[in-house]
Amino acid sequence: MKRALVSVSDKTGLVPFVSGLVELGYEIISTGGTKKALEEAGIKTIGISDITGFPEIMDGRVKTLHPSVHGALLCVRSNPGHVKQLQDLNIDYIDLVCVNLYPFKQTLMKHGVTHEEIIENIDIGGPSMLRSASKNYQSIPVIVDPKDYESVLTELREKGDTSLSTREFLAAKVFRHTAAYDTIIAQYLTERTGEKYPENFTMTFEKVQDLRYGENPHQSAAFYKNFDPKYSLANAKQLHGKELSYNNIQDGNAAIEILKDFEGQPAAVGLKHMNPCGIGIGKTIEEAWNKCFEADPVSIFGGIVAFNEAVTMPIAEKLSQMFLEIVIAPGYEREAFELLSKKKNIRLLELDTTLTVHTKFKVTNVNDGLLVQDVDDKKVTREELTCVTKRKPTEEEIAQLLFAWKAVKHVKSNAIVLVRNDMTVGVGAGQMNRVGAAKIAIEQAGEKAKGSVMGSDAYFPMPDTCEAAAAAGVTAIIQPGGSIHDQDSIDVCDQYGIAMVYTGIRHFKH
Ligand SMILES: NC(=O)c1ncn([C@@H]2O[C@H](COP(=O)(O)O)[C@@H](O)[C@H]2O)c1NC=O
Repeated sequence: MKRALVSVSDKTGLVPFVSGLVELGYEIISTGGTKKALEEAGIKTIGISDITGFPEIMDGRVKTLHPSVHGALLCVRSNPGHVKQLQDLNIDYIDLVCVNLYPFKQTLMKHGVTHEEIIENIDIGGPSMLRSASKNYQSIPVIVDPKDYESVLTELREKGDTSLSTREFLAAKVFRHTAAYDTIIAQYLTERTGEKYPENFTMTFEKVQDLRYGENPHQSAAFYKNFDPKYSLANAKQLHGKELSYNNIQDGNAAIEILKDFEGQPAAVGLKHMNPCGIGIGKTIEEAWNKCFEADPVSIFGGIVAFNEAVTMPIAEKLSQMFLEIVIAPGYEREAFELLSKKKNIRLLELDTTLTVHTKFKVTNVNDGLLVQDVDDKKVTREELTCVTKRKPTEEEIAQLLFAWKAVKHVKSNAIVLVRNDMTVGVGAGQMNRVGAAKIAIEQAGEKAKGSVMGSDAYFPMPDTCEAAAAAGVTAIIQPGGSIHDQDSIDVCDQYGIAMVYTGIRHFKH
């Protein structure tokens, strides 16, 4: 008679699955809680203690950790020596394993959970059984995911056994599962010990969806998320529209990262190809949107718009007349949603902007490697600004300079932004020289460059950017400072009455 070992914390689908096994003639071995659940459903099982000859001890810390279990799971059935040892020790084969683990991740996410409770939810016996049986996948099917119950049962019913390829598929899934499980435990403990860049950098992500394609149609792609995403695209709820694409996700993420820096006031962000094409703030979200749109009414076509307040009807009326890929907001007024959702091609996302931001690392891959750094969340206050020119900025200029500083952080380097009246009026992104970025920003701003302020993500190596700014009518500049040629730029500013402040930090974004 074949024997199945069943020990599960998540009892979803357990009874129908095990009933199916019983119908197929399996004898069921199970641990305490699993046994109870099965017996309540009228399924008779053999208790694990009858196999091990030991009681479950230490509140379940030790129940299946026994050679009678692991010998049965690890025995290579084509190895006469293994088989003889098993026979000599009176151990019978176990032919199928169904195990899922203590809910470590769910426990970690529980509000007010204690360290002791978290530790108690580290499963030891479960992963051991999963690993032993999966190592022996030549002989044993191992089911860790209740989603696989149905297909395994079907295969057993139709073919009398699982195929080697099914068992290999299941074993691979087990090792991914236990690796992810251990990664979360390791992350939790590593965080407690405060080690920032340990000798191994392990992360785990869960699949959200396969994507139709990657950055280009000939690239395949999928989207994965952190197990507990917060204020992030990975946590956004899609309320309407077709599936997000790879580029949508990248751009949506970039838009949300900008919003985070404009917390505390109504803000709207327009974004194209990872760079903001417009950022606006206002007393109301409508005012913020009007500024965001006015910032660059051309580039927003086919772009993404993100708001930090609910989309209202006046905004929806304007959005509905445009071609946009995505709208992201913490909510939508009912009629606004009704109007926008009439558009088949627009994607409407709802984002919880109240959840604590917990992202600590910024990870970028290079070929065969990974770069890990702190998230660039350094804020600069007006008190930290150093004025280096004869003319000091006015109060209004300081407000606009701080806006420009927040905005330029999110523009690809070399980056220059021009800001006037609480909105970006010119964005020069991703240029190989700084004055090139300035020229683009100035040209885009046109007449609006007059009376604007300029933000630069890094220092001016030469005075040419200040000269361009002066010619365009820029009145004040914010930049990190620190070039050996700083004085040349200061001289140009003094010559034209421009006020220039240093932040002392830079915001490269490559
Ligand atoms: N300690 C052990 O020997 C052990 N063996 C199995 N478990 C786990 O116990 C859980 C099932 O327990 P129960 O059947 O009592 O509800 C499963 O998640 C299984 O992975 C164990 N628990 C933790 O390590």
